[in-house]
Amino acid sequence: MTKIRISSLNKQMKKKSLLHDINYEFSGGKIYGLYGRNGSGKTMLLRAIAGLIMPSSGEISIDEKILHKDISFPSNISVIIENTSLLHQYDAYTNLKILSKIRKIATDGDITLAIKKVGLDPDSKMKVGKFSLGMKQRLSVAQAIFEKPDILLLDEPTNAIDEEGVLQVYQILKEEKERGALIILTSHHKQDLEALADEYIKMDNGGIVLDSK
Ligand SMILES: Nc1ncnc2c1ncn2[C@@H]1O[C@H](COP(=O)(O)OP(=O)(O)OP(=O)(O)O)[C@@H](O)[C@H]1O
Repeated sequence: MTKIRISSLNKQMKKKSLLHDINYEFSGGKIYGLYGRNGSGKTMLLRAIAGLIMPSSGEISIDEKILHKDISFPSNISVIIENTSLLHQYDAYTNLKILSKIRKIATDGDITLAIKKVGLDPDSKMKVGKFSLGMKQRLSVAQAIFEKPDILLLDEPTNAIDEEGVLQVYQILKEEKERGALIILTSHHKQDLEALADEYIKMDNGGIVLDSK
């Protein structure tokens, strides 16, 4: 099972401390709920784990490999942070098909199944540019899971999705966890995470302030 270990992680930008002395261990087969108010550092922590920002001090290791030292990026990771990379000129199926050609992990069946799971139609020719915000977010979830990643980092993955869709996404994430994926998702509200999270992590001022395992 995948393991992520964060040790004494600090990130400063323009003399401001954005992440402060973070120590935590994450394991596969679990869902971690990261919550806290606006600007508390949730997205920044996900960015650091995804290898998108360089720590000022401390380190992050993934399966004993240190980020930016042993590896540049975690392998087999899916990340949904803010604007995801959907291609607006193509339909849902084509979006995933193009990505599948890069890593050659997923089959056409995996693509169709992932699109169906999020409640979209894999046969629809509607361009993603015409999708509502919620439909785009649903497709982002399909994009995140269709290659069966070991690590899923999701920044507020359901904030634009309707009630029925949110339940579908919860179900998908439970299945991903059962498969052994390590899932970290953020929300402003702890209650949003109660249906899903095995562990809650509260952030404030760039640090972890409460750890209720
Ligand atoms: N590129 C940057 N340079 C400097 N400071 C930044 C940069 N990006 C974000 N910040 C600051 O880092 C802090 C943490 O931001 P972050 O986006 O991680 O918060 P968050 O907990 O995800 O908030 P929200 O709930 O609003 O999404 C904020 O104070 C923000 O202003």
